[in-house]
Amino acid sequence: MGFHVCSQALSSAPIHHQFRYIHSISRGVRRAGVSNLRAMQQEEELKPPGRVRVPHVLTVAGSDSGAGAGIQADMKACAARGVYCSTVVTAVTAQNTVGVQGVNIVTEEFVREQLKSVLSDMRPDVVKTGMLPSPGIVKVLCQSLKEFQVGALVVDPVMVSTSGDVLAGSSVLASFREELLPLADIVTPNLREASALLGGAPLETVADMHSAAKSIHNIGPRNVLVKGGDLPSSSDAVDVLFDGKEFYEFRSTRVNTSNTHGTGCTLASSIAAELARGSSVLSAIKIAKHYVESALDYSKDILIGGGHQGPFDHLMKLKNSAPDLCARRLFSPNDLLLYAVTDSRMNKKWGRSMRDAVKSAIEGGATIVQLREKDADTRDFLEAAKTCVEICRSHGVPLLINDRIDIALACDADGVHVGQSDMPARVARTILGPDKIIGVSCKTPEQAEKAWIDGADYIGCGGVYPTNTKENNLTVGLDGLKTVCLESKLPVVAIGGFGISNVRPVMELGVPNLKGVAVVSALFDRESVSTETQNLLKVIIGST
Ligand SMILES: Nc1ncnc2c1ncn2[C@@H]1O[C@H](COP(=O)(O)OP(=O)(O)O)[C@@H](O)[C@H]1O
Ligand SMILES: Cc1ncc(COP(=O)(O)O)c(N)n1
Ligand SMILES: [Mg+2]
Repeated sequence: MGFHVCSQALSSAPIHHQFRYIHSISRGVRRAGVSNLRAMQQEEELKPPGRVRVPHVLTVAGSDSGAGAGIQADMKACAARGVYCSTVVTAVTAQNTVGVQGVNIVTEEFVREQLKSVLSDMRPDVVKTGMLPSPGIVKVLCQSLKEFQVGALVVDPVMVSTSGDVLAGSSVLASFREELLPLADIVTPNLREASALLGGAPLETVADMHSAAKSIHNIGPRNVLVKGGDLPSSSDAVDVLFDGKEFYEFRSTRVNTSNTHGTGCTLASSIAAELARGSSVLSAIKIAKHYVESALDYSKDILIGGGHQGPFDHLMKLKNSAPDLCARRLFSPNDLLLYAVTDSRMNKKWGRSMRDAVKSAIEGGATIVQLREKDADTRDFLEAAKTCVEICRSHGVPLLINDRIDIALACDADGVHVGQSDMPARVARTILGPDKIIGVSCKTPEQAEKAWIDGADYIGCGGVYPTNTKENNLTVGLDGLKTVCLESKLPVVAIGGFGISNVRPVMELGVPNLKGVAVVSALFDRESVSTETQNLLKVIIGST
């Protein structure tokens, strides 16, 4: 995103200004700023030891049943930015991707009650406003803001939805101009709202946005950001800020998508969230705009609803679980049946790449693959792992990475396998989230119990037979394997020294938890990986 300052270079804000923005913008709502500061200091002193205060935005806005805009967008935007968001609902709308089908305005008395509940107890750092459907509600809000001082006020003067439906009629215009805007630290009108605030002249160019920002500034807000998402002639998405002295243009690439429902609400809440975290106004806008651009870009091809204006994904996660986009499926213990573990030294010995090794194992029928690379450079490993993920995914075979959580995340592997001295499974689970597969090497029932408690999906038990792929590795034997399997709450894959000649007794142990065997040398220290895999699979299936 380009961020350029029109007239003069930005001098960096003083440290105290950046540190706690809300203490230094004492105007409007915070006219009585000194007592506000004292109250905050007192509050800080009263804070119980060991507890931390978290940044907090209160949004005063309307509910959107489609959850793309309004209160729902505000909460998601704040959550995505790591800021707590409380809510005062001013109206409930029946709304979807086609338009607004109905509006039910909350009574002034009940808006007042909600404001009192939140402001008197929870002390938000910043208040952000969205849909304020009646002059009476604007009045109640302004009274509450004067009664309970807050650090900053962000006003998104919502009037018309992107679909063209009226959310606040012209009757609120006078209240905006006379009561609310003079209290605002920043107001964020879109083109139509800027035009309405100024009596109706259309805005068609960036130059028009500059003069509109200046005129709206005369109404009283400290900063005016005129948003150009709907500027017809512009290939960039340009927003213009006027702070009373300078103009600033914030530009980002215009994302080619119809999923733009709620961009305005999201931008304003993200600005509020950054202010609550202590940013200056300029940094807050820059971060918020970059965030909106990223979320739009991530969501450009998602499909929710049949109308013209779809919502976007504030948390940038929805595609993880979209079956159309990835062939990844939930882990099943049956995946462990023939578990191929690659070995860099063997690949080198036989002159094959990791990719070719994995491809052949899958062709031979391997049901899950683990990349175990102890020597490769991180960069080479990552590149090879990405290719292997593609191959595995196209065959519906899960791919795990041994030990390297960073590589697993970077190549979007299906999970990791960790040993007893690697990253603890509990930490791996926190880092990787609930959807990735985690396996843990265990030799004892105690270790198996710990793996279960830590949130692993399966355990690998071994070495069952002696092997030359691991030095000084204690073998547990068939008895040790059986003991662990009987105690384990997780499915078990046996590992260590398996080949065609000795796999049958393992499969015939007859313990339900034992779901398969993991093999290294018997597949990869051979001339033809696919043939060996095929032959081994026949024996395994024959004995189950
Ligand atoms: N297609 C797009 N690509 C990138 N940014 C966009 C796009 N549409 C809107 N924006 C940005 O989203 C924010 C909200 O702008 P806008 O859509 O004009 O407001 P509103 O939703 O209130 O009508 C602005 O920062 C704008 O530049
Ligand atoms: C309840 C509510 N509040 C605000 C908007 C503005 O949405 P947009 O950002 O798409 O203009 C909306 N459509 N609904
Ligand atoms: Mg919009």
